[in-house]
Amino acid sequence: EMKSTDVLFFVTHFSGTYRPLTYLASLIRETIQVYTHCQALLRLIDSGNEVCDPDDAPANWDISEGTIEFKDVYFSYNSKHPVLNGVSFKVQGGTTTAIVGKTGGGKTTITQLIARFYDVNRGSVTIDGVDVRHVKQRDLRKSISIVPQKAEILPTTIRHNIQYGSASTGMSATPKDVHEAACKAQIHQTISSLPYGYETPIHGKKSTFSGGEIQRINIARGLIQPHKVLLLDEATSALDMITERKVQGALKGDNQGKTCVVIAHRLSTIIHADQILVLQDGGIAERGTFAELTALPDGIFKEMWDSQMRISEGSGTSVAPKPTM
Ligand SMILES: Nc1ncnc2c1ncn2[C@@H]1O[C@H](COP(=O)(O)OP(=O)(O)OP(=O)(O)O)[C@@H](O)[C@H]1O
Repeated sequence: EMKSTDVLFFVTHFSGTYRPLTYLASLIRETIQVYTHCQALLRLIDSGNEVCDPDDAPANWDISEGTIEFKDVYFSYNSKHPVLNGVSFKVQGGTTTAIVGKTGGGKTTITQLIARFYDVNRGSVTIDGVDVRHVKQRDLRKSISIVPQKAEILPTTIRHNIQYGSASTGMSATPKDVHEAACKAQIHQTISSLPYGYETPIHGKKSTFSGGEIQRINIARGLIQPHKVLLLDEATSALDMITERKVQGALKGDNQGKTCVVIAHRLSTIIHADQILVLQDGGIAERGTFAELTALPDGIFKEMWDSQMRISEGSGTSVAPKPTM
């Protein structure tokens, strides 16, 4: 039987330990964040990246319209294997361009050249008429949001994983920003149903989150700041078709005024793109809208589309919403 003095003793000591314990928890979280940033920094240093800022780069350059242009671009990671052989195209600011083609054809490489993770061997990549080699990498990347094919998950909470997307802008996103981005990425409901909600930790490879959930957290990270240019590299490939359409719808609503470059294998997701580029043998073999490309007899895109339709009919799933063009 407990006496009142025992209760008083318990309450006093419990409140004395509670505060330090919560402090310890936040300290552990911060330490994990520092560790993650250090790992990323070390990876960057190890990569031996030779991309350098020019001495005469303008101060605080910013993307205005977001018009991207590739002019006769040649690129290879090593001299033995050319990836792009004279690629030229223009993405008007505020429009969406989709890039399709065989695996290993150079689609991701194009997005990496836009963000200048590598320099072209010949030709140029410009944004708003300015060569990306002539501006500071920090200025370039603060206006570009990349949602990569392989979702990078940090071993910290869901909130920090989404918030991290604002790091390049130098401004920390608010809880409201995190919430809004998660809603657009169709992951808010799933997060809210978890006992610890946004504070749920994600444990890297041992994560219990599905590939589709991780991908949506990744998309939320990409959407957290109003970047002018959005590069989506197979960003929704692990989602089921219904969720994918919802995410695409939210992206479309969110994309007003943004320049989007979308890489997609599932062609039903790019029906509404302003322009589709078909990459083959290091060059652009076909370009046009979905309607134009599917109207080309013996076209590469038409063949890709027909074969995806056949597979989906065979499996009894509806592959595409009807194009409204
Ligand atoms: N960092 C790298 N170092 C060397 N070669 C690379 C590197 N990244 C990609 N490659 C090679 O460059 C070529 C183009 O790769 P890229 O990832 O751009 O193709 P992709 O069209 O995006 O392919 P997928 O559809 O499979 O993602 C491939 O042959 C690939 O193996």
